[in-house]
Amino acid sequence: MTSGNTTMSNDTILKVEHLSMRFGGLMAINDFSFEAKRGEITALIGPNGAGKTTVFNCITGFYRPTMGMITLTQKSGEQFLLERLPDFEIPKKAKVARTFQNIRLFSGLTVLENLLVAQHNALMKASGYTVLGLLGLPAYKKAAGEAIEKARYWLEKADLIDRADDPAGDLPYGAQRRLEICRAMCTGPELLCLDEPAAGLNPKESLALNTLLRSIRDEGTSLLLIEHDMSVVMQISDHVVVLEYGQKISDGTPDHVKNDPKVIAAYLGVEDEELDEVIHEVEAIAGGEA
Ligand SMILES: Nc1ncnc2c1ncn2[C@@H]1O[C@H](COP(=O)(O)OP(=O)(O)OP(=O)(O)O)[C@@H](O)[C@H]1O
Repeated sequence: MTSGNTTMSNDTILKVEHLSMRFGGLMAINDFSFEAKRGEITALIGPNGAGKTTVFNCITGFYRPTMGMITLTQKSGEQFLLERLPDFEIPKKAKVARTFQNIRLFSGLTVLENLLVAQHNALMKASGYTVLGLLGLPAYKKAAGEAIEKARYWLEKADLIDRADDPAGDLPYGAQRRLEICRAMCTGPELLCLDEPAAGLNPKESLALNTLLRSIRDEGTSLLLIEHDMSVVMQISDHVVVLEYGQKISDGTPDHVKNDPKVIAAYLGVEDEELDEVIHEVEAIAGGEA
């Protein structure tokens, strides 16, 4: 299989096999494998320094893995080996979009302009890459109309439509996070990778984020997220994969993972003899949220 091959479609959108990443003497990721299913929210969790961001950076082309294979299968069945694609082709060809831990909006541009900039490539293609095309081609006018429609659609979904003409930098923090997600959605991804989307959000903003992420999933885009906020992970994920010291220690439903003693020990950093007590606490919290 090579990048761009067409094969039968299946329900696995992302398959990571035997991924390893070495930084000098440090093996940050060591023989890590997992799958993300199409139409699901998959969360990658683990203690600080476990290797989550490194895995994300390998998937999204920021790092070239030391070893391993990362296969993205689109709805059409077309497959891409992400570790072989140049980073700029991962969003364009493989249709994998991402957001970062720190917000990267154009704060001086309006909310709407941020979403139009995200669609710049499609607009330039429609212009035929000429000034005349920009000024007069019907294809460009049509594409420009569609870009505005797409932006409006995602602003409605994210409850940001009333702020469309305000500078992005004026939005509250939680709204900026949702705008970043809208911007990624405007590129038409099949897989959306989110790096700690709930970091720094208050409970109300967290709820709005959950609603947006669920609606993205329900419309057919698969999500992969790194998240430290366990209430977000447990409420919205269909599937959770847990890393510790660059290796997978658990993989399953949120219920399976939250009751897995290895996860509790690793994630909360408790000693073996304290495990029973912690399991009861976790169950009590989960019961309270239900
Ligand atoms: N570019 C790099 N060069 C050297 N070491 C790195 C680099 N990137 C990550 N590491 C190391 O790899 C390990 C995994 O880091 P990574 O950032 O992937 O963990 P993480 O699970 O995302 O952590 P956190 O939850 O704190 O963001 C850490 O020991 C980190 O110091």
